Amino acid sequence: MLQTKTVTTTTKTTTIINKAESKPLDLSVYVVIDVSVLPAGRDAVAVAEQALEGGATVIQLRAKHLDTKSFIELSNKVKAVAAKFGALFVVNDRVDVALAVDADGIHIGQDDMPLATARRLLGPSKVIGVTCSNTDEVNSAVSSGFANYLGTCAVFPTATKAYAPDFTPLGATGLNSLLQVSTLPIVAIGGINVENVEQLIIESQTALKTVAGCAVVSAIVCAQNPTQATKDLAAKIHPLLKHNSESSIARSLNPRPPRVQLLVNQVAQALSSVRASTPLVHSITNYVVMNDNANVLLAIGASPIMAHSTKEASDIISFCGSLVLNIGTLSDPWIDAMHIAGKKANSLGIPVVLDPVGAGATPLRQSTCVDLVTLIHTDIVKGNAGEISFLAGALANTSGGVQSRGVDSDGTMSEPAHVVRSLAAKVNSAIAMSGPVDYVSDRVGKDVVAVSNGNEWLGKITGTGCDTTTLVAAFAAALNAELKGKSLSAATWTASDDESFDPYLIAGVGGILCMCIAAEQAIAQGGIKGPMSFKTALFDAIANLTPEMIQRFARVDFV
Ligand SMILES: Cc1ncc(COP(=O)(O)OP(=O)(O)O)c(N)n1
Ligand SMILES: Cc1ncsc1CCOP(=O)(O)O
Repeated sequence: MLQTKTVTTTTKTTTIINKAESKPLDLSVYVVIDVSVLPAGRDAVAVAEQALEGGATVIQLRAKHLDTKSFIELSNKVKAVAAKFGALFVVNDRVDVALAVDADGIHIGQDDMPLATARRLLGPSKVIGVTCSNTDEVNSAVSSGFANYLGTCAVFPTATKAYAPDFTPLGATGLNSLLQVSTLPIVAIGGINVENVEQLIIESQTALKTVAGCAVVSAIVCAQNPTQATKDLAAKIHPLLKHNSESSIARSLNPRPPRVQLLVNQVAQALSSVRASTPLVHSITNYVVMNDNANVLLAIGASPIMAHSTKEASDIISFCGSLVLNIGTLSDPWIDAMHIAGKKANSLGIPVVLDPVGAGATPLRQSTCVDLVTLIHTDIVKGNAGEISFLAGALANTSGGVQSRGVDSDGTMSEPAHVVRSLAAKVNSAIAMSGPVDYVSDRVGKDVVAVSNGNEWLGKITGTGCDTTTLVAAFAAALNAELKGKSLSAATWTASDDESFDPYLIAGVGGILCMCIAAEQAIAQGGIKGPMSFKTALFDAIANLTPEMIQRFARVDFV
């Protein structure tokens, strides 16, 4: 019997709203009312209102030289008109003023109040924008988890903000570099007007991302007719903001909690390690998926080797980075080879990843996977809910056994986190369980991560579950090698440190995220006519995955 596996996942839609304020975060037409730029006789509140009538989605009040009392008074008035139009009201620089008037948010620069302090003072529901002029500043703002969006230094020459004489505006190319690395929305600013805005948006966009909006001061504040000027600008901006995915905007509204962000950072870093180290993965796997597994390993940046003979299983694993044991198409000699390679891997500290394909289906599969987890040490077990449930149940009779909760007809189980956590502790292996949501436990059952990326198309072609297992093994090999390079070992990880995740938890989450995000990308690129065009697009998407895409698209949570 040929057994193949699928990862069943669902696409989820997210409503893009700022939950605390029930207000959409639309940064597209961002008007900065700078009181020092206002032409004589013009009133800041009136200009704000005119810009809002023209379609401004955000009003920022910038008043560098206003005393605190006047700034607060003016802010209260501008906030009231912005509220009338359902627009966001943001204060420039002054967290005290934002707090005093209960503004929707704040925009700060690198020399203003530190981002972490601003977030602590403003709380989780306020919008925080931070100016970033280079990719280091972008990475720092993104990884802090405290910012909702990013502003830029001037993209074009401007007289509105003073810069040092040697300052060079970012231009579309510089903006593109920021967009490449940012997982947060970016608003461009500086010298933007109705003449140059389209070219800026088009020339700066990446394959995946466009600016979230354009911010202007003089082009609106000094315009003869601010309402018409805003309308004209909005008409140019809106049709071009097509690449901004829902997930990135939703993420910006809901920055990841710091520990989740830390995990995502480490997974993204681990993908870089896979690419840099090209780990060799030895797979004793099933006939159905051999070729695909090998190609998936190449696509992620690893190298495949497949050897089933008992006569070479031990020699081969000796120079590999990890071992996959996949019981999909068993034969007696293959089982022997699995034990030989597994024992040798254990003796050399090489991670072993078990895929108990169809675990409970026949007595042969039942005894094989139970023997494998008991007679050799597996570092990671990756299976679907039925397989993990079988293993948990089979081991329930042994001391400290796990009560399996059973699998529902839709392939889910009622207490997935409990099952992976307890099985992990029982067999001292990380457990990665695929399903509508994937669950991954570390080896002691302390951290359990739910991954909700993916697409139902993964279930429409054969072998994506086994492919995911090989990706997990590539991550395990790269992480283990990296630790060995530091005279450490994945095997000796302890759960005592909150900052350090089990490397095999990272491997499990990494492999699953790569497969699931690649599936989302394959679908998002369009042109899928059926299973085979999906498969082609999926393999291409795996090859094109970047650490930044993991940062941007990962939907993970501790449970
Ligand atoms: C949307 C937006 N982007 C960038 C800035 C610039 O902010 P900052 O670097 O703090 O400089 P000042 O505005 O304080 O001179 C901004 N205000 N808005
Ligand atoms: C506040 C700010 N930050 C970078 S450039 C700038 C001023 C933009 O003003 P303008 O739209 O008049 O060029």
